[in-house]
Amino acid sequence: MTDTSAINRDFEKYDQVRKTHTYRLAESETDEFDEEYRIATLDFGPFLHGSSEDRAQFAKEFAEALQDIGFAVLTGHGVDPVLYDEMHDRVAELFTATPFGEKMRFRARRYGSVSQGYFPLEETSDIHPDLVEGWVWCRRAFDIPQDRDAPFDAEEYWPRAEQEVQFRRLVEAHEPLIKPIAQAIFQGLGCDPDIYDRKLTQTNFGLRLNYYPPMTEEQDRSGAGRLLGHEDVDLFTILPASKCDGLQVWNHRSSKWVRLRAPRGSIIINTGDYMQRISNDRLPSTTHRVGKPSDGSHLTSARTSFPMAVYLWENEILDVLPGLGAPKYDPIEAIAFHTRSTSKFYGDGYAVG
Ligand SMILES: O=C(O)CCC(=O)C(=O)O
Ligand SMILES: [Fe+2]
Repeated sequence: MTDTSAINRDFEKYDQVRKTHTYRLAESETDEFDEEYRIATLDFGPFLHGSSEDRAQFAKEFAEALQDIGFAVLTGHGVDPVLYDEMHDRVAELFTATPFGEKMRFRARRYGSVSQGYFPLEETSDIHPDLVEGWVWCRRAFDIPQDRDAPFDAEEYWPRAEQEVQFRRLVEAHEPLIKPIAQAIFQGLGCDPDIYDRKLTQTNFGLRLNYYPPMTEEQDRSGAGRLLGHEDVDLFTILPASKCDGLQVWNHRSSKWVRLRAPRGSIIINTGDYMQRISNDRLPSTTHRVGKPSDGSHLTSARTSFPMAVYLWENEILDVLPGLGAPKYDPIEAIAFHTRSTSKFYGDGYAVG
């Protein structure tokens, strides 16, 4: 485990897309904040239900926002905000009511590309001691349509079978948004909107639950952040707005951090490494992290979040999309791309292929 002054450049050999900026993994006194930048908030309704002109207009604005900073906030997506309120409570309950020994029975290990299972406090990655507990499940851990070698058995993945039912609601609410989000991005880039429809049918994903416990005074002084600066490895992430602020996004233009505050019920979309690769660097895989909330509530309150990272199945090929210029990258199998990138967090032995 490295210290709290480590920088991203210490780990650049793992990157499978071009990243040229330098940042400290943890928050630092010397960090600068960009108070002016406003991350776009867009109504997804016109794309989901509107005319072809509405769709084109949304796609243009969405792709512009993502090209600018890699993040956008969506309203009008149709998911009931009450579901998100309930999920905040379910996440807190899962982490606080499950005994530690029971959590450790599900300690994260590689399933295909995804490191799935429980991550104890300070062990989200090998490279930085973050003050978060995490739990990840990929598609295999849910009783939803997919090709399987053996019948579904919830006990393989969950402390209690009813937890699969609870969190499946979130996955089922988000799955219908995956193709429209991808279609809007591709249309906005001037590509065939449906180019990934087959690959995204019953695609793999990682639902990650984050539980950031209240910090002790000592943790507060230690310099450790809630979640280190990182880029998501995926195509894009669907992140429902958290009840507690703290999410910070790197602005490549100003080399400053932007505090992202999204309204209740909205979802934050950010592009990841897979998308930067296939878009030939048109869309950035943007650095983000979770720091202390501005109201100081980290000393008394927990924070929860539940991002869903959209992946491709292991054997799909990531290839630069046609029409986006001379490819800067060779085609690569998703599992090699994914595990080489994330061996930054899980150790060199994680990489496959
Ligand atoms: O907790 C958050 O708001 C963001 C979490 C995140 O970036 C992640 O889990 O990859
Ligand atoms: Fe992330």
